[in-house]
Amino acid sequence: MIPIDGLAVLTAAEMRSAEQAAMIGDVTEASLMDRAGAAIAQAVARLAAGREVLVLCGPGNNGGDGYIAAAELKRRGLAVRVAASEAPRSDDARRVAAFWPDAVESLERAEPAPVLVDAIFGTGLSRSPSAVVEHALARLTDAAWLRIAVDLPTGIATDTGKVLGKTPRFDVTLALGAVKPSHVLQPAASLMGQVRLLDIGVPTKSSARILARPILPQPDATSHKYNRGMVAIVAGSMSGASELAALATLRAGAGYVLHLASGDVSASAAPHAIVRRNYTADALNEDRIGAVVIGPGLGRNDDASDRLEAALASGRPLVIDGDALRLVAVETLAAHDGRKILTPHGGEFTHLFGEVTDDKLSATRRAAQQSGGVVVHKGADTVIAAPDGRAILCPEASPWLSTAGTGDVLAGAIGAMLAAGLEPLAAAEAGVWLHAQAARACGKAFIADDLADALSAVRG
Ligand SMILES: NC(=O)C1=CN([C@@H]2O[C@H](COP(=O)(O)OP(=O)(O)OC[C@H]3O[C@@H](n4cnc5c(N)ncnc54)[C@H](OP(=O)(O)O)[C@@H]3O)[C@@H](O)[C@H]2O)[C@H](O)CC1
Ligand SMILES: [K+]
Repeated sequence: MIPIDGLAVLTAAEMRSAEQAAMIGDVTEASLMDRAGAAIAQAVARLAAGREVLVLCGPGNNGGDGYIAAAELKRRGLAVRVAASEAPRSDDARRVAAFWPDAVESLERAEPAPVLVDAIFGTGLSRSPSAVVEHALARLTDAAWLRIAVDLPTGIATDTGKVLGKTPRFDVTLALGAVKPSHVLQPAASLMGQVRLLDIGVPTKSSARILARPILPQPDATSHKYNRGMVAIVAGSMSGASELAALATLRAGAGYVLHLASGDVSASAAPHAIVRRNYTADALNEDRIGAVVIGPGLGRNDDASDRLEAALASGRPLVIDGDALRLVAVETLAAHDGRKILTPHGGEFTHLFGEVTDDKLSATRRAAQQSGGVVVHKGADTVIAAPDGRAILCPEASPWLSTAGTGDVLAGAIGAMLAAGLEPLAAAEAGVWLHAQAARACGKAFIADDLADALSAVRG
């Protein structure tokens, strides 16, 4: 059972191609299923810790995995029963169903067991499961002490994060061969519990992967405040949001943060480490600025539009967030040839790029390609995509991030990484990773100020 950080993410079709490519020499579909079944049995045996196991098998190869695992668990001496929704239909499932030496119970009438293993449908699900299957699955998972899904819980579309029927909640999902988009995309991911990979020896390659611990820029003996990363935060009508972004930028490791606002630019405001100056378009032309963050608290008036225009014209690497995403047009972004990272939440994404009609991974990749920037499409399932198609899927860090100001903190953290010299995709990943770690460190009911402060401790 391998933690999924940094692993390749494959769609159902990509997984099928990877399986085909792996079938050379004595590796066949049947031997892959045998490996999958053995790996599942080993994982379930560890998790069940001697408790009785009920394996639910469907008609395809997901069910096939279930039959082999059940036979192996029985061979290991565990109390195991098998219930099926229907007879096996695929050749491989028929072959391995014969390994199960006992009677197969009917799914509708099966009695519950403390450990429930769902091998009804996996990546081959093409429509909602029948009401009979859904009802039995709900009844048996409700009564179980531990719920384990094989590859994917029954009822989940592999590539989109969509839940096609009424899928119950699982405690553990054992991804076979590779992580699939729905292991991270919502709402599916929220039903899976802990997701772990079972390696079945299929080499996987993909331009999409799971968020991983980044290599963060570190200061050394040659460092000074400017080469550590100088970040300009362009403020607007709500300076609380831009102040939060500025604080996060410093806490994420920037050497110098310039907060550019209008009106009362009080030098005595805390934290004193933020350098506060009056906004002028000229201030953005300072050569040492490594990144400009624009959007948190910017407002949407004429002043805000002028500042956005100046930021785009400055030639500095940009983090474009919040209100700036409401003011800018995709065509303007496409015509701008500098480095840029856009950080829309769902509403801002729809405003800029239109409704997501297929899935978040595909839509974010398209948005990155259209805008020419790295897009950080935020949410419980943040997806980061680069114009060249590389993508990073981020499992939910903490539901407590759903509070005002956390987006400003993220924009600041990403700005710090960009100014430190990371390329935009790496800067976005590092910022999202730091933000997630800080959220975990903060526990529950934290506020965005706590989150910004926590960045220092998790910076590593
Ligand atoms: N990752 C790997 O390398 C390996 C994965 N394995 C396992 O194989 C499954 C995928 O197997 P597959 O047979 O393609 O798919 P499923 O078992 O999920 O189900 C397909 C069958 O179910 C039918 N179907 C689909 N949706 C429904 C529905 N709503 N109701 C009833 N029946 C449905 C489908 O037939 P249709 O033509 O009617 O669509 C199929 O008969 C993967 O998840 C892994 O568990 C292998 O072990 C090898 C290695
Ligand atoms: K399943």
